[in-house]
Amino acid sequence: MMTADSESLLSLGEIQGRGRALVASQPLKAGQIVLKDSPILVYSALPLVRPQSSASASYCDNCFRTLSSSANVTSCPSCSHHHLFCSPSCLTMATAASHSTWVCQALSRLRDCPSLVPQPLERQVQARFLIAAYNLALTCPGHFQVLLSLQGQGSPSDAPAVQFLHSLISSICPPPSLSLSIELTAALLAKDKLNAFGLMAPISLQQDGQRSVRAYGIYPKACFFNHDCLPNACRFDYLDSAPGQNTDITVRMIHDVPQGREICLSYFPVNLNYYTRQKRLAEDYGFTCDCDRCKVEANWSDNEADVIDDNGNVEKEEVMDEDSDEQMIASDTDGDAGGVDDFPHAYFFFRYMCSHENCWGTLAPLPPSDDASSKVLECNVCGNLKNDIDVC
Ligand SMILES: C[S@@+](CC[C@H](N)C(=O)[O-])C[C@H]1O[C@@H](n2cnc3c(N)ncnc32)[C@H](O)[C@@H]1O
Repeated sequence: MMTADSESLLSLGEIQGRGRALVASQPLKAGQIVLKDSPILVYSALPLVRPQSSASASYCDNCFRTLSSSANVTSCPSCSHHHLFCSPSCLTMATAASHSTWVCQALSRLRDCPSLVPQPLERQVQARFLIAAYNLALTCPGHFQVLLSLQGQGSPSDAPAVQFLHSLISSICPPPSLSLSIELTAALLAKDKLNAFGLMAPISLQQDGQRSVRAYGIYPKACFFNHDCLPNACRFDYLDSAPGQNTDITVRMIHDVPQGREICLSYFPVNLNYYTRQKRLAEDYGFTCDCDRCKVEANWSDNEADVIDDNGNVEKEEVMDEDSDEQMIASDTDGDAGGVDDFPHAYFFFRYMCSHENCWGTLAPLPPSDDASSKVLECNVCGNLKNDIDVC
């Protein structure tokens, strides 16, 4: 049953086999902003233990904006160069919340912990997440309850990471007045895995045109978007925009959709092939995708094309190739192929996939003005702006 939110363009509902879902509560236009969401939790994507030779982070540890040379950069009085802030007010905000005395001590102890040093980046970032999540329980219990209400239960394959991180934190930096259990640690890590959005370092800083993830955020409304391999909306972030809302994410429609249609994002770049998409969705998100695109591509011949790497190992090919394009066009012209509806399959790639080399971002029109759709499309990865082309 749908629970309509009259002030919103989207309603939260429950769809069998997909859990909670966001559905258009009125017809939506290409480029229309359907959601702006502020995070309940943001944490750095940098390794916790960094080589001594590496420079300190170049962004503010509170707002995650780039530290410019003209900024009034201030460091944490306790952990000095490890945590920098773009202004005294960001330091004040951080010490009251995300960089409380306990967080500062916990991160310092973890950095000095010999067993964390050899751990992969993923484990170190998970440690950062757990410290941020336990701190949320202490500083903002309401937001912690929201975090606990998100999808994610933990699975046996995550057990070694859960065990390692739980023992580490319980022994060297237990949060005050919070009883830790391994079940809580497992649930939190599962919620992070299923629901965190990566916030990208600003485009202007990337010499090679590639953007890396600077931080991860948990968003209380955006976490309800389900996945589709041909999404009808995509999300944008602008970390270096004016402070205050720079960690907000914006979700814009890629094309028009009618009332009642589910609004979906793609959880990864749209160029991945069927096999790779299904593998990622099963391993990382615990479901099998049966979207219209998957129904068509399940029958393609090159889904499990093998690639021999430089070491002679056989790997699965990850991205779609030119043959895939041809099969896609064939599928689209075949009226019965896999239940493709009124939004043709090949057309999506032609019109809405960024053509910049190795970008694979998704394009959405800029917001419409005076009800007229914009003819300019923006890439949500490299920021490239492209003039729309009329396709009949
Ligand atoms: C970020 S949450 C999305 C909201 C979620 N449905 C809920 O009830 O909170 C991601 C989870 O939603 C479910 N999901 C997302 N897309 C799906 C799809 N296309 N088909 C089935 N389940 C999906 C999976 O359980 C996935 O791990």
